[in-house]
Amino acid sequence: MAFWSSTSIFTSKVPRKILFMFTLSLSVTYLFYSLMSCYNSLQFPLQENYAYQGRLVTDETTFVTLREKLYSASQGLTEFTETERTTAVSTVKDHAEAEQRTVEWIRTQASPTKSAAAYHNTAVEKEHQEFSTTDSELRVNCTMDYGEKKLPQAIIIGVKKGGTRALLEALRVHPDVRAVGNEPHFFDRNYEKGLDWYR
Ligand SMILES: Nc1ncnc2c1ncn2[C@@H]1O[C@H](COP(=O)(O)OS(=O)(=O)O)[C@@H](OP(=O)(O)O)[C@H]1O
Repeated sequence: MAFWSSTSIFTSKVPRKILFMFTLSLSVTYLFYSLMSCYNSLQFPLQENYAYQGRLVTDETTFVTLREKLYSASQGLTEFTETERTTAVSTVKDHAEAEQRTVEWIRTQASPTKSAAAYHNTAVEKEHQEFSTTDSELRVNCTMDYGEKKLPQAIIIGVKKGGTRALLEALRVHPDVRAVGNEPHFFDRNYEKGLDWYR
């Protein structure tokens, strides 16, 4: 009875040992998790930013980060070994060749005869000349702060809920693509505002 009394519980030898072991195991566990979190933050500093700095993770920032990552990955080819570089370069070449073959195949499917293809190309070129922005027009629309304001080189057209947003975001990932933040809805909602607004 006396063994479990409030005074003797801290003085008797057995509970003191148990208390010591308990405190020690708690300290060791705490130390272990502290070291683990330190290791993780060193290994994944980017995720750390998002998780702990309260940074607003919007679609925009996510895709911009992804794009930067992809871009730096392609820039970082120089840091690879010779074999890795050769493999990477040949993969890029393979992709380019496959893309070229696909484009040619689509062209031949779309215009089966050579004359039709030539006619198609001439028509496209003419259309391009008519609708593309000239250098003088561009100079008028240049500002020091925002760079050149150009008409788009590609437009995504789609019905509502047709997945246009997904396509836009997927294209935005490419380092050479500069896409608008939100869908501008020029042709269906803002047409009367004119091309100056659209640029
Ligand atoms: N690949 C693929 N497959 C199936 N569904 C897809 C795909 N990409 C986008 N989506 C769905 O398309 C919906 C958004 O389309 P939009 O971006 O055109 O929407 S909007 O009209 O511009 O608001 C949206 O559907 P809801 O979630 O029902 O709104 C997306 O989930």
